[in-house]
Amino acid sequence: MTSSPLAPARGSVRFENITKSYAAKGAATGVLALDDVSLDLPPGKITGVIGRSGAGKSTLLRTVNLLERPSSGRILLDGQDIAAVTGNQLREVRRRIGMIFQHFSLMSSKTVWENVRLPLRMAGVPDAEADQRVAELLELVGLDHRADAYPAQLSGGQKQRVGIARALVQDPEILLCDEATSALDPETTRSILELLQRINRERGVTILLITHEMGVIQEICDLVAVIDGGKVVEHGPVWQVFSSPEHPTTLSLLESFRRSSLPEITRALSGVAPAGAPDKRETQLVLRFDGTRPVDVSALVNQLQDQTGTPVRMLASSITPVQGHPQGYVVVSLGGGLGHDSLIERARSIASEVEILQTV
Ligand SMILES: Nc1ncnc2c1ncn2[C@@H]1O[C@H](COP(=O)(O)OP(=O)(O)OP(=O)(O)O)[C@@H](O)[C@H]1O
Repeated sequence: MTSSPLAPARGSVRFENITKSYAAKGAATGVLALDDVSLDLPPGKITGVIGRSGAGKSTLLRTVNLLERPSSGRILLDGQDIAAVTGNQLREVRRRIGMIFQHFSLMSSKTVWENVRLPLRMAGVPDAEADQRVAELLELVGLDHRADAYPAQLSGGQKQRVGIARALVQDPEILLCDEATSALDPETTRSILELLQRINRERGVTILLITHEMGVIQEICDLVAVIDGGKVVEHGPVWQVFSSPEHPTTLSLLESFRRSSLPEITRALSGVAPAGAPDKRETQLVLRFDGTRPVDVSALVNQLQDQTGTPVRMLASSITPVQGHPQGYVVVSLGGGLGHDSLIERARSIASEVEILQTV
């Protein structure tokens, strides 16, 4: 994605030992949706939250603007505990936090312009100032030419752009995104993610997003938190968590996304016909890269040839940079008479991990 100038970071959030239980009809005990969650959202960063259905993602997101009140614990917004604020203080907290939704939540009887302007009218912002801000935001989201349209006349992506303009109209420090791209096709998703990333960079807005799409996390998040049964079970920079997931839930959520298990690679290679007659002594090696070292795929074959003294052919590669950390695998075929152990030993200096795929 294109990079834009960085604005000063704004809006830190700290969850401290947050629990949230909902009353359950007819049951003596409630549903424990959040169980002692502690988590930092650093200012100016994009943090994604993933987890299975019912894990507590929405509840966590909605505690930030107090759409859900925590049962216990503290939520610090730039150091100030907001968990119990009410009245004018609550309005001020909500002004500092914008939110966008999966189904856009636009008012169908109002135009694009009126939808975006609504929060300003409710906040009593003078007309001239409000008009200027709405015009500026519609330009930012690329919808200045559709100001008079009604939501029903817009595509899903355009509706989400209106949602984003409305969420930003009070110049929040924090933006909450609740499955903001789940109702959109892949191309539209990409354009919305680009917009969110631009907003993050150009305005320094801290973003917390929940999604079930791992691609969204990989594309724009700096950090990811994995939530399971109301607890944060894993948390860290996206490239680290994605390359070396530790918790079983993370592994399972990433399983189909990473597509780099041995069976997956074997399947991917089944259509690759070896050039010429297969040599009995050929060995296929999977070289894994975990993001901790640079990878020059084009130089790899030569490097391996030098290292092993055998002819090397590249069969497949899935190296993807995640936040600038290249990760994935490269599959190569090596000839020559070296034994497996010796090949693995020599290839180890090049990759993070080496294993034999199969002998042809
Ligand atoms: N208003 C509510 N009243 C009672 N229980 C609730 C309420 N909202 C959520 N829950 C329960 O709290 C738990 C966490 O729900 P939450 O919506 O936060 O999960 P989620 O991870 O966002 O799920 P999904 O991905 O399906 O949206 C679930 O067991 C859910 O049934």
